[in-house]
Amino acid sequence: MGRVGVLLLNLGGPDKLEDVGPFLYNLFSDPEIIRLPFRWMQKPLAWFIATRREKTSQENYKQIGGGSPLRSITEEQGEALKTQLDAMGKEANIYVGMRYWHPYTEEAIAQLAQDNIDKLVILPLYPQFSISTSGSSFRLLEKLWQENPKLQPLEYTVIASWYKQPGYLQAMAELIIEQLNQFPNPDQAHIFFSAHGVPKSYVVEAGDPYQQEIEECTQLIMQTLNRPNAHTLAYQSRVGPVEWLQPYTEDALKELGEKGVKDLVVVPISFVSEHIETLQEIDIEYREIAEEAGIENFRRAAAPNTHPVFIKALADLVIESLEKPDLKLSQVTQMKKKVKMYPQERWEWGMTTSAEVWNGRIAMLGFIALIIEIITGRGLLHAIGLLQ
Ligand SMILES: C=CC1=C(C)c2cc3[nH]c(cc4nc(cc5[nH]c(cc1n2)c(C)c5CCC(=O)O)C(CCC(=O)O)=C4C)c(C)c3C=C
Ligand SMILES: [Fe+2]
Ligand SMILES: [Fe+2]
Repeated sequence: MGRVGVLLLNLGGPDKLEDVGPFLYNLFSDPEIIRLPFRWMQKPLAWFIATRREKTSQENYKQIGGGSPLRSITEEQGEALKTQLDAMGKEANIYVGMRYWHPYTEEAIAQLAQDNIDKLVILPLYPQFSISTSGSSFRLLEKLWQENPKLQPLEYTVIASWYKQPGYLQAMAELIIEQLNQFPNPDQAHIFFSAHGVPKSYVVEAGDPYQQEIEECTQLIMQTLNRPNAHTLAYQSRVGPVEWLQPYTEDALKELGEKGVKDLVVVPISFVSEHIETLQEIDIEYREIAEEAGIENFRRAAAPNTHPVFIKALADLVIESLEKPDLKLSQVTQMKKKVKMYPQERWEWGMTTSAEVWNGRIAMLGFIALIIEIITGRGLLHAIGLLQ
C-alpha cells in the first residue's frame, strides 16, 4: 500500500468571539442539526437563531478564555496519532476536517487531493454515531466526492462509530478512576455520564442509532471500570423548545441531590476533547445546579484529549480499518434503512428550473413572513413552537 492519509472529523468551534455569530450560522444552516420541512426556511431561520443566540453564546465562550480550544486539541491529537502510527510502523499524513469552522472539511479534502494520498481512512472524533455529528460530516464528504472527479480514484474507508474499541473504553475507565481516587470513599461516589443530547425525534422518527450506542457505551465503560459505584446516564445541552432525549442532565442532578448523593464524578461521554460543553456547561453551569441541589463534591473526568491510551486506541482503529474490507460513504449514510430522508431532499431530487424559480419566490415570501414574525412576535413559527 502507498501513502496513507487519516482524515479526523470534528464539529469545529469559534477561535475568537467575533467568530461566534458566523460559526452559529454555519451550524444552524445544516439540515442535520435543524430538521425543517422546507429547504427555503433553512437559511433565514439559521440567520435568525444564530443572531438571537450570539450574545449568550459569546458570554459562554468568554468564560472559557474567549474561544474554543477544539481546533488546537484536535491538531494535538492529530500529531500524537501520527507519532503513534509511526511507532507502529505505519507512516501517515493526518488531516483535520471541521464541519462548521476552520479548518473546514473542504480545506482538508483540497489539501489531501494535492498530496496524492493512495488510501484514506475517515475517522470521526465522535465515538458514537449520530445523524447530527458523524452523519452530517459523512453526507458532506459524499457531496464533495460527487462534485470532484479528482477524488473518484482515491481509495478510502470510513469508520462509522467506534465506542466499543477496548483502548477507548480503557482510557475512559482510567480517567474516571483518576477522579474517584480523589474521594475519601471512592466506591461511594456516584458516576454521572452526561451525553450530548439530540432531539428525541432524531431517534424515534429518523432512526438515529445514537441513543442505543450511548447506552451500550455507558455499560461497556462501567464493565471496563469494574467498580461497585452507582451510575446514571443523562443528556445535556438541549437547544430550543422541542423535546430532546431524557433525562436532562439538570433534572437528573437535582434528583440525585434530593436523594442525598454528596460525591459525584461527571463523565462527558460524547466528546473526546475539552470544549465549551465540558469547560463551561459542565464545569460551571451544571456544577452550580449540583451544588444548589446539595451535592458537595462535584468532580469531572477529563476528556480523553491526548491521553496515550486513547491515542493508541485511535491508532489501532486506523490500522484495523486498513486490514478490513472498505466501508464506503454511501454505506454509512444509508446505514440504517429506517433513517428518513427529509421532505426537502425528496423535493430536491425532482427539482426542475421552473420549480427552482418558484422555490426562490416562495423563499422570498417566507423570508418576508419571517421578518414580520420577528418584529411582531406572532406567526406560524411561534405557533408551532420553533420560536419563543
Ligand atoms: C441545535 C442542535 C444541536 C444538536 C442536535 C447538537 C448535537 C451535538 N453536538 C455535539 C458536539 C458539539 N457541539 C458543539 C457546539 C454547539 N452545538 C450546538 C447545537 C447542537 N448540537 C450549538 C448551538 C453549539 C454552539 C455552542 C453553543 O452556543 O451552545 C461543539 C463545539 C463546541 C466548542 O467548543 O466550540 C461540539 C463539539 C454532539 C456530540 C452532538 C450530538 C451527539
Ligand atoms: Fe452541538
Ligand atoms: Fe451543544
